[in-house]
Amino acid sequence: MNDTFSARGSILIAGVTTIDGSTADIAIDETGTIVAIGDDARGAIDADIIIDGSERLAIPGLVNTHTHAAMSLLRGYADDMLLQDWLSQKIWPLEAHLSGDDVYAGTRLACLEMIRSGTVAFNDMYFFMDRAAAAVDEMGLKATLAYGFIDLGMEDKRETEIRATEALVRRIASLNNPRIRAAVGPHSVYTVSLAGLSWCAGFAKEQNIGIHVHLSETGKEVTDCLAQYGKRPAHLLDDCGCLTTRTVAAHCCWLDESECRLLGQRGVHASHNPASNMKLAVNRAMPCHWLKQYGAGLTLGTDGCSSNNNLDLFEEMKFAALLQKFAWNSPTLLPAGEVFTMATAGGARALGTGPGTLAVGAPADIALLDTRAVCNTPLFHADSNIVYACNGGAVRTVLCQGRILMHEREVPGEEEIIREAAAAAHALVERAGDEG
Ligand SMILES: O=c1[nH]cnc2c1ncn2[C@@H]1O[C@H](CO)[C@@H](O)[C@H]1O
Ligand SMILES: [Zn+2]
Repeated sequence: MNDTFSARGSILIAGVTTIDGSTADIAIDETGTIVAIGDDARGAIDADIIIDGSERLAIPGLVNTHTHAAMSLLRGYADDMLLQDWLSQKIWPLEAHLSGDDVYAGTRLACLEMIRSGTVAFNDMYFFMDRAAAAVDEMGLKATLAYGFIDLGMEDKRETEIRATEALVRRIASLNNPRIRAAVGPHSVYTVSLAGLSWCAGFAKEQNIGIHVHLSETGKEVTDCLAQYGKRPAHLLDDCGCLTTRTVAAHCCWLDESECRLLGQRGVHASHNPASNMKLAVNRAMPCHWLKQYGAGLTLGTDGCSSNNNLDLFEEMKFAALLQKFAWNSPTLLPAGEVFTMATAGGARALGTGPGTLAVGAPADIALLDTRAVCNTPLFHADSNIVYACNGGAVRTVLCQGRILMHEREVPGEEEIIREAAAAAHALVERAGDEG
């Protein structure tokens, strides 16, 4: 088994079921690229590793477009609260005691959880992101990492945030790891000044990197923004240059139709986070139908583990489909195939990790599900089983860029990762002098 994880050779996945119900061989070369699918795949490479695909369903690895990975340490620390109280009374005071070691331990735990539930790439916003990068580098996923820029309207704080953002971008460039990218992370219109937002947009443009921002999560965010600036949050972000094809906007719950049109015009990718939205009772669901109508990108995220409380995108797909139907009062909204596309191709396009499909020339970012699992029986329409019946526990094997990260539910080093994260979480809460 150790050979399976350390090997960097070519891989043949033999006789695997695909989403359309057919059986195929998938050939992956040493660079981690899919070079053939189908009858000719066996001859396309001289495989170093052969994975038995019988009783397995191959899907593109899932993409989580909004999370705060290291918040896995805060799982269950503060639940059942209003967003503003939750942040200001519980989360921010605890985060004031965070160390780089905590972020490293928490991000490793998050990566482990994502691998175990079929996620291969994620869009992260947090602190000590150089340590998050080290964790991602080791764990083998793809990630876009942003420092959470929060200036609270203070000029000296803005300077600190600018330096931190620049330092992270330099650090990630120096890693020279094509799986890890930097983005700029203005937290939101209620935590960042106009000058801060404009600086973020300008720097992201100059560096040609992404922008990761929270947008219109609560009704209060909209009313406060209207009171302070006389315009709605999306229009304010646009004035500052933050709405681009490189932008991922998380939540988007309270957008009105004109804001959805604006996001479509700017080619923004919206990240739907239904579990977090329901848990924090933000009281409105992202208007997926308007965003789709106006051509914005549709993607899926979990948000951090403190508002979800896990990183399982299978659960998130189901929540998304159900919430859209319930909130907008139509059972035909967001059918299984569409939500599956959000979690795969939509996310991959937003983060630039590939097409997010199993195709020749695409990176081998693949999850293999157990076709004999209860949730896959019977298997009439694979997308229906995936979205409505399964959770991440159905995933057996995960490849990212052709590297095997989990095989038959074994991830190397997982006991140590869990032990260290548990210790870091308890020590953090103790340091903060609050038993939660
Ligand atoms: O749902 C949310 N809304 C707003 N902020 C959040 C949410 N979840 C986490 N954070 C906060 O965003 C910052 C990331 O850099 C952190 O302070 C994190 O606690
Ligand atoms: Zn968030």
